[in-house]
Amino acid sequence: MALTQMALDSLDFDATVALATKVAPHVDILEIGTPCIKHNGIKLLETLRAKFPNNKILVDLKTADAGFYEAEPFYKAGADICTVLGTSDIGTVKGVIDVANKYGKKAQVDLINVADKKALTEQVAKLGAHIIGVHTGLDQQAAGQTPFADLALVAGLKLGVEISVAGGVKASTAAQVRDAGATIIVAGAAIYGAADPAASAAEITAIAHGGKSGGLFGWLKGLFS
Ligand SMILES: O=C(CO)[C@H](O)[C@H](O)COP(=O)(O)O
Repeated sequence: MALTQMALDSLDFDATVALATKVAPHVDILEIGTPCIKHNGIKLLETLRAKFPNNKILVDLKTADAGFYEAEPFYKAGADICTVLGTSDIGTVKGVIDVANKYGKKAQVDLINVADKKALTEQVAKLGAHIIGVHTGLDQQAAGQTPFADLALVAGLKLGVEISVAGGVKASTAAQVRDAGATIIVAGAAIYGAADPAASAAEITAIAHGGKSGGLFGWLKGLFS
């Protein structure tokens, strides 16, 4: 069993709210993606928080410095999870963990571009990170990379922290990600690029919550996607 997270990666405020409205009933967590939060700011978080009280909200700040100071307004405005780059100074990571704890929320450490993922994961888990983000970014996906090997490495450490996985996950790979130890399955393009985003979100959530990989139809679709 894993939770699902839909990454809202548009720059357009109204289009983001409209897509969230379609998808929110079918996912556990709404993610305001990094370009989206940079472009639209905290007002978008406030809008989504008010409209979707039943979803958790992750703000993908990818904080690189001033962890406590940068993340605090977002927790105050209703974020449940904020992200901090694992490549940043350990004091920055600690700042986001500390402010998450202050508000009873969670901090996620993003492993994107971290060279020694094992060492960093062990270090930040000890520091109290709530979620480890195994993440193959959009530019890395364009170069053909996937998150599966990193997921196996992090899950194999058995540190008892939540593990989020992002990087081109779709219905045909969601069961693999779930069974490899992810507790949060992130999907962006697979949902917003689908002809029917709500149906795509529902399909991925059914798999994340323990269903089979979409049955024969899902398997056939996976072959051609
Ligand atoms: O954080 C991100 C990019 O940095 C994306 O939101 C994340 O990778 C999920 O999107 P997709 O499923 O399209 O890879």
